[in-house]
Amino acid sequence: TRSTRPQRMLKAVQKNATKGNPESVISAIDYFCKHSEWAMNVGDEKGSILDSVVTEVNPSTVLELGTYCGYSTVRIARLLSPGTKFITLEFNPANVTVARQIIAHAGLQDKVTVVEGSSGDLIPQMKERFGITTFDFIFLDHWKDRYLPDIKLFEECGLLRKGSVLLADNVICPGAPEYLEYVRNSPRYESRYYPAHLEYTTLEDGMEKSVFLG
Ligand SMILES: O=C(NCCCOCn1ccc2cnccc21)c1cc(-c2ccc(F)cc2)cc(O)c1O
Ligand SMILES: [Mg+2]
Repeated sequence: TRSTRPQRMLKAVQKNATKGNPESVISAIDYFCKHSEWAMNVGDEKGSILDSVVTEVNPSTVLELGTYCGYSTVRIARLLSPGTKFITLEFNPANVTVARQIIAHAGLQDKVTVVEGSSGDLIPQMKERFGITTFDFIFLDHWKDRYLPDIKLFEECGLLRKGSVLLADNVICPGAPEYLEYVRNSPRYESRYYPAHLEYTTLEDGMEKSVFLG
């Protein structure tokens, strides 16, 4: 039967990227998406914004919602200090399989735990299952209509501390209007918008960085 796009992306990484070299994995995926098939990785332009925020925060605990094929997972993991706890959630088991292989090709498999499941189920389990008290950095890149309920879940579960940073992808395209309205109007967050473009296109998109004020 016909292969899937994530499987074809994995093949491109295995063919064109050097094992143990995260930069070459990132480049191979971006090349595949620009010249072969578009895919919903955060991409190089928004990826640079992600890099700069991760570097600035230098987090000890990280959560990514939306692994997909592991592109942003590799971008984040390559910047983390040794001993950082990094968890990434993916809903689609086929994507989990591909992502684990792409992360392994980059040599970053010991830096991150890929967990299959939905945010609504797994966020309340973070403390007991993964020994997390609070997250220093959270990257939201999953179902756009889950951004708002999940940030409220983080608050309810006591998973944010003064200074926790949330970075949300796609706040323009596909869009997360209710989430934007919440973080921009809540006195409990300091929010900033980073304009960019939808990965591998000229369409408008952007990322929202929100700092929890406690
Ligand atoms: O839809 C997108 N991402 C989400 C995937 C499913 O995520 C499901 N999922 C992953 C963990 C997880 C945990 N809990 C629940 C659901 C959970 C997404 C979509 C586009 C896009 C933009 C324009 C288009 F014309 C078409 C698509 C771009 C992006 O950058 C995206 O990130
Ligand atoms: Mg995205």
